[in-house]
Amino acid sequence: MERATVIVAIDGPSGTGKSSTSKAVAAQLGLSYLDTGAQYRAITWWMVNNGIDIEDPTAIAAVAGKPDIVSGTDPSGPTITVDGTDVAGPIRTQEVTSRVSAVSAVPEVRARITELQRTIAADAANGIVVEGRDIGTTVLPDADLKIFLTASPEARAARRSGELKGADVQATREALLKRDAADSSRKTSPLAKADDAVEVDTSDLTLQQVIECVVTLVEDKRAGE
Ligand SMILES: Nc1ncnc2c1ncn2[C@@H]1O[C@H](COP(=O)(O)OP(=O)(O)O)[C@@H](O)[C@H]1O
Ligand SMILES: Nc1ccn([C@@H]2O[C@H](COP(=O)(O)OP(=O)(O)O)[C@@H](O)[C@H]2O)c(=O)n1
Repeated sequence: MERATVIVAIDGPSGTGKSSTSKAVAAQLGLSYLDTGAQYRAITWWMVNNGIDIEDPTAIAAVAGKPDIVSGTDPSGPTITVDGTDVAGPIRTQEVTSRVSAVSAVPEVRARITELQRTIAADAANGIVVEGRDIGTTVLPDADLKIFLTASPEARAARRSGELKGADVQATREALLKRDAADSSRKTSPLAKADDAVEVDTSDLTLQQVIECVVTLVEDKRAGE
């Protein structure tokens, strides 16, 4: 039987499991996958690379339309390029991570990236899992299913410092909380749970349990519950 497309929005702070969960759910259900954080990281990478003053929102706004950002949405091998250059590695550096909140707070940047995200979601033939900070509230308010992932700062810091090969857990925790505060307090589409999102606290769940929980929620939706 032909299945209708399904749009899933997964939001939450850093280290709650958005990327790993979204990728696995999309792969399991045959959906596309979009990492919107990678897009904000990519535009930040371009700003840094082009010597734009990150402290100057007017300077950022003036060039927000310049970089050509392309996302590959296959969950088994997502890609991200800027003006044809593969930036999957460079967008994860500390330099970009520490600047991304400032760049993504600029309204012109958000307008540009939001438009890209809506086009990608509309073009996904089987549906898509889109993960970020403002997907359920702003980018795709009509998503079929909205999930808001949370976890304790301790769990998130332990996960992230594990990834960064033994980085100091305390310093990682401070950096995460600082970025959460910036992302939650900005004026334009801050990090927030949509009123109709299902909140899942992943602190004491394994990744596999979170994936199963979200897959079940999608299947219930598809079954018309
Ligand atoms: N429920 C979980 N339990 C333990 N580790 C997890 C869990 N979910 C994700 N992780 C791990 O935590 C790290 C951050 O996950 P990620 O999916 O990148 O989070 P986010 O996209 O929200 O920043 C990854 O190394 C991932 O494997
Ligand atoms: N929808 C989104 C996604 C990310 N972002 C910004 O991009 C940054 C990086 O997002 P990310 O998802 O890659 O962050 P991590 O979970 O990898 O730490 C966030 O801290 C936000 O500043 C945003 O503003 N809106």
